[in-house]
Order: sequence, then C-alpha cells, then structure tokens
Amino acid sequence: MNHIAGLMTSRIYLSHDQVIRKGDSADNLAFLISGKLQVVDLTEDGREIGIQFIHPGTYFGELSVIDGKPRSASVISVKTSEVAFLPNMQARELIFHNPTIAQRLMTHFAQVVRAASSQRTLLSIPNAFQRVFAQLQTFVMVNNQGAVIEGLPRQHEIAIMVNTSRETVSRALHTLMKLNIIEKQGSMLIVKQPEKLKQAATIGIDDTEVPKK
Ligand SMILES: Nc1ncnc2c1ncn2[C@@H]1O[C@@H]2COP(=O)(O)O[C@H]2[C@H]1O
Repeated sequence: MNHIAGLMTSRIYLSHDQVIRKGDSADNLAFLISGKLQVVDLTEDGREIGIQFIHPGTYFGELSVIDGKPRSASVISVKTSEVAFLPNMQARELIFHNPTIAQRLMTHFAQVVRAASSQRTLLSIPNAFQRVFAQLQTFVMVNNQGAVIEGLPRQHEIAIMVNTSRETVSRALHTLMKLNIIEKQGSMLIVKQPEKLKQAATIGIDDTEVPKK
C-alpha cells in the first residue's frame, strides 16, 4: 500500500471552494485528510440540495472512477480541508484488483444507498419545520450525558440538506429551545426531551404550545 501514498497528490481547499464539479469528467479518486466537505446537487432552478457530509478518512469521487461517467454531484468544502487525489488508473487498479478494497467499497455503497433512501423520505415531508426536526433527529447520539447532538452542522448547511432557508432552520431551533426540547451547551446540543423531538418531526408542533417570549 505504501506505493499508493507515493502516487497521491494533495491540495488545500478553503471554505466554499469546489472540490468536484457535477458533470465534469473524472480523473482521480479523492480522499479527505482533514476538514469537512459536503456533497451537493443543484436543482433545475439552481437551488442547492445537500446530500451528505464527508468526514476525514473517507474517500469520495469513486462513482465516476468506477463507471467512467461524469461526476454525479458537486463536492464543496465546508471548512478548510486537505484532500489527497489518486489518479484514475491506479484507483481503478486498487478497486478492481484488491478484494479487501472491493469489499469495503460495497459496504460503503450499502451505506450510501441507505442514507439516500432515508434522506429522500425526509425530503418528502411537506412542512419545512418538520424536515428540520427530522434532520436533527438523524444527528442524535447517546453518550454519558444522554441524547446529544455533537458537531451540529451550521444553519445554512442544514438548510441545504432539507431544502429550506437558513432563517427557517434558525426559527425551528429556537422553537425547540423555547419548548425546552433542546438546550445549547457550548458546541453541543443536549436533547432534553428526545420523545418530543421525535413527535415534532412526525406530527409537528402545535403553535399554541410555544411560549411567546
Ligand atoms: N447520494 C450520495 N451519497 C453520498 N455520496 C455521494 C452521493 N452522490 C454522490 N456522492 C459522492 O459525490 C461524488 C461526486 O463525484 P462522483 O460521481 O465521482 O462520486 C460521488 C460520490 O463520491
């Protein structure tokens, strides 16, 4: 594997830089070394839809390397990120001739298909507030403090994921705080009433319950 590292080149991207552009032809497989990226697609009328975040240690840009078709989506940098690239030929060699890599790739595809199905269901929720609540639910994990959301994406990133405005995300978060369903503690959100969050995502929130101040 060491010879692979020698074939890779790396590049730094600043926040909002485009790492991959939808429709371009592919000449490499990419690997995120540090930072954070987001896979986004554009609708016909130019709106961005966030598909998935990419975290360090993950490769991306594999679809076009495998099928030789143009890039299926764009990938943008959410914060300063370092990305390493492996040229197409070596990437294909690795994918098609190394059973361990091929197996990992299949597991990766299974995760991608599952996540894509869930996000599609989430995006079919007609109410934008409920879409935000449902998206928040997908970030919840349980640690020794109970149900928490660590590393909450920024409001505009959530907005892109659930196809709404940043203002709607902000209002939805404030509503949950007013109802004491979530509480901000530093960079973490504590989900004080997980059942209520679930309920908000599935049936919504009754406006009359929200304290005016
Ligand atoms: N639904 C998805 N879920 C996760 N990653 C995706 C999804 N669609 C596209 N991508 C990634 O975005 C990349 C865009 O370029 P590629 O099509 O080469 O490869 C793609 C994948 O790595």
